Amino acid sequence: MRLLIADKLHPRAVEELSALPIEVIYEPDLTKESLEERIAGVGVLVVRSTPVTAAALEKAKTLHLIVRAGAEYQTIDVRAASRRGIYVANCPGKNAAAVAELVMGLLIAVDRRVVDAVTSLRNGQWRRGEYSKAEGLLGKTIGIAGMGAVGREVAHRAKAFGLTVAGFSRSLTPMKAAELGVVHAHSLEDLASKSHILTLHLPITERTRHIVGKRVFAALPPRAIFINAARADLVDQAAMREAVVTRGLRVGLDVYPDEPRDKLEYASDLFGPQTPGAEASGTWSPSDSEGFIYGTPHIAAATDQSQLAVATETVRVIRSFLLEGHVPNVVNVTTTSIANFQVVIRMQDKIGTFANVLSVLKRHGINVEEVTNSVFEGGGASCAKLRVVSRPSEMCLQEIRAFDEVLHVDVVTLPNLA
Ligand SMILES: NC(=O)C1=CN([C@@H]2O[C@H](COP(=O)(O)OP(=O)(O)OC[C@H]3O[C@@H](n4cnc5c(N)ncnc54)[C@H](O)[C@@H]3O)[C@@H](O)[C@H]2O)C=CC1
Ligand SMILES: O=C(O)CCC(=O)C(=O)O
Repeated sequence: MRLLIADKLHPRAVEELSALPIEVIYEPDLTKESLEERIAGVGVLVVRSTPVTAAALEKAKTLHLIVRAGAEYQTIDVRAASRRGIYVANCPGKNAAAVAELVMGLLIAVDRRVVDAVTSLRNGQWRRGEYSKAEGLLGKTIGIAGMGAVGREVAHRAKAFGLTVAGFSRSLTPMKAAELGVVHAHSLEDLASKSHILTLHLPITERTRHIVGKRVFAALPPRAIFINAARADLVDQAAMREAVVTRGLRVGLDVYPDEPRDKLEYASDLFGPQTPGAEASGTWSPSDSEGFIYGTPHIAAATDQSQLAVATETVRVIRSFLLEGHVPNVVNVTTTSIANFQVVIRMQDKIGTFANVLSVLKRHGINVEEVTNSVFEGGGASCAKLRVVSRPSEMCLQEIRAFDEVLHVDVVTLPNLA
C-alpha cells in the first residue's frame, strides 16, 4: 500500500512511517490541483492545509484513509469521502498548547503595543512615555468562546496571569463551568458583556460562521481586546473593523479570510490605520487611544512541540489502521446506529457458514447494519453478532438454525444486550 504525505510533516514522523509496512511518498509541496494528479494508487493520505476535494476523491479509487495532521478538517470534503467509504481522522487537541501560547503572546503584545514599540526602536526612537500606557491584565476578565481543547489551555494560562475567566461553549453548563473554575455565559453576547478581552476558539460550522458581529462587538466595553486564532469566517470582518474605529477595539489575529496558499506576499490594509481616509505609511503606529489590529500569519500551531505532537498522533492513527484495522479519531463513521436488534449466532468456523446465514437474511429482506465476529480458541467455533433494523421472523431464524454448522441463534433487543 502507498502512503502519500501531501504537506510538511515533522521529519521524525516521516521516519517512523517509513518503518511501517507501507511505501511512503513525501511530497510536501502538493496543492489542491496537483494532489488530484497524484492521488491515484494511494491507500493512505496525510494532509495539513492541502485541500482534498471531491474531484480528487473521484480519482482516489484505492484510498482507505485520510489523516488531517491538525485539529479541524474543513479543508477535506468529508461528505465525498464518506460517500466512497473512506475514513477521515484528525489529531484533536494536539496543537492546543501551542495555540494557547500564541493567544497569550498576542494578548500581551496588544496590551503593551509591543510591535509598535519594537518598530519605534528599530527606527532609532526612544518613545518611553508613549509606550508606558498599557492597561495591564491583572484583575480583568477574559471571555473564551469555545471551551474545547484550545479554550481550556487558554483558560489555564489566563488564570496564571490573574485574569478571571468566563466561558461560552455548546455543552458548557453552569455546573461544568463551576467545575472548570470559569464564569458561565449563556450566549456569545452575554460572554462579551462580561469580558474585557474576548478570544475565539470555536470551529467553523454553518452555526458559527459570522457568529461574531456588530452585537457582540457592541457588548464589549470600549478599548476591549479581541483575539482570533481560530478561523476568520467566525467573524464579520466589516463589523470588526468598524469596532476598531468606533470603539477603540484592539485586535490580535492569526487567521484571515483571504490567506494566501502558495505565495509569500500578503497585501492587506488590515494592519494600518482603520479610520476612513487615514493614510498608511511605513512608520504609522496607532496613538494610545486608537484601536488597531496586530497579526501573525497563521502560525499558532507552528511550534516544534506542537508539530511533533501532531505528527506523533498521525503516526499512531496510521499504525493502528495498518496493524489493527482500527482508526482512532475517525470523524465520519456514524456513532448512532439505526439497528434495533442484534442477532447472535454461534457457529462452526467453516467456509461458507457465514455466507449461508447472510443469504437467508437477504432472502427475508433484512439489511445488516453492523457485524462483529469472534473466533474461539482452537478455531473450531465463532460467534457473530449482526445488528439489524427489524426483528427477523421465526421462519427466518428457523432457516438459519437448520444449517448443520449453526450451533445456536438468539435475537436480543438493543440496547439491552444482556
Ligand atoms: N490558528 C491555528 O493554527 C489553529 C486554529 N485552530 C482553530 O481553533 C478551533 C478550536 O480548536 P480546538 O479547541 O482544538 O477544538 P475543539 O473541538 O476541542 O473545541 C471547540 C469547542 O467549540 C464548541 N462549539 C462548537 N460549536 C459550537 C457552537 N455552535 N456554539 C458554541 N460552542 C461551540 C465545542 O463544544 C468545543 O468545546 C479549531 O476548530 C480551529 O478552527 C486550531 C488549531 C490551530
Ligand atoms: O499549522 C497548521 O497545520 C494549521 C493548524 C490549524 O489551523 C488547525 O489545526 O486547525
